[in-house]
Amino acid sequence: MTKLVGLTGGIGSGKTTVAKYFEELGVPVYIADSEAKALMNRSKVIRRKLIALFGNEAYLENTLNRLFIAQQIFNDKKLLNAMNAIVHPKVASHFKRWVNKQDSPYVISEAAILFENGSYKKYDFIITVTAPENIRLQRVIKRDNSNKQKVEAIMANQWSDQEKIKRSDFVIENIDLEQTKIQVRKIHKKILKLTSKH
Ligand SMILES: CC(C)(COP(=O)(O)OP(=O)(O)OC[C@H]1O[C@@H](n2cnc3c(N)ncnc32)[C@H](O)[C@@H]1O)[C@@H](O)C(=O)NCCC(=O)NCCS
Ligand SMILES: Nc1ncnc2c1ncn2[C@@H]1O[C@H](COP(=O)(O)OP(=O)(O)OP(=O)(O)O)[C@@H](O)[C@H]1O
Repeated sequence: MTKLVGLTGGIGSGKTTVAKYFEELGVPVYIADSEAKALMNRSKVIRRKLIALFGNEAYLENTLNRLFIAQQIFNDKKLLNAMNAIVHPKVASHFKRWVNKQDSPYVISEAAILFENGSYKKYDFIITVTAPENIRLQRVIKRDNSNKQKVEAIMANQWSDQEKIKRSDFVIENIDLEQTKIQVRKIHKKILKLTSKH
C-alpha cells in the first residue's frame, strides 16, 4: 500500500521548494494549495457555496477573486473556517482519487494547513519545513511583492513552527538550499526503509 506523507510548514518556509526536490527523486507530489485553487475555479458546487458565503465578489468573471477572498479570510477566523469547511473536504476526496492512481512506495502531499484542520491524522509520516519567521517574511515579500502586514495576518492563522515540530516525524530546516537538498535525500532514504518494513 502506498504510504502517505504530509509536507507542511508556515508561509514562506519553502514547502514548494522542498516538494520539488522530492519530485526530482521520483516521488509523486500533490500540491494541495494549487489543487484547492483549481477546484475553487472548476467545481460548480464550491462556487455556489463560496458565492453564498462571500457574495458575488468571490469571482471575477469566472475566476476566483483571490485578492478579495484573501482580504476577507485572513482577518476573520470564522470566515476562514467556513471557507475551509467548503473547500477542504473536496480537496481530500480529490487527493484520495489521485493517490489511487499512483504507483510508488510513498507519495507526498504539500499543504500549508495540515495540523490546523486535523488532516494530519491521515498521514503515515509528517515532514515540517522550518525557517526563522523574519526570513520567511522577507522571502514572501520578495516573491509575491507583498507587505509585512499581509504576511503577518496569514502567519497569525497558522501554527507556530514549535507546535508543528512537536508533532512531526521529520523536520527540514530550510536556510541553505544545498543543506536542504541533503536533508531531503536523507529523509527520502529513511522513508523508503520505513515503508519497506511496513
Ligand atoms: C485565499 C486564497 C484565494 C489566496 O490566494 P493567493 O494566491 O493570494 O495566496 P496563496 O494561495 O499564495 O496563499 C498565501 C498563503 O496563505 C496561506 N494559506 C492559504 N490558504 C490558507 C488557509 N486556508 N488557512 C491558512 N493559511 C492559508 C499559505 O501559506 C499560502 O501560501 C488562497 O490561498 C486559497 O484559495 N486558499 C484556500 C485553499 C486552502 O485552504 N489552501 C490551504 C492548503 S489546502
Ligand atoms: N533556502 C532558501 N534560500 C533562499 N530562498 C529560498 C529558500 N527556500 C525557498 N526560497 C524562496 O522563498 C520563497 C518561498 O519559498 P516557497 O514558495 O517554496 O515556500 P512555501 O512554504 O511553499 O510558501 P507558501 O506557504 O507561501 O506557499 C520562494 O520564492 C523560494 O524560491
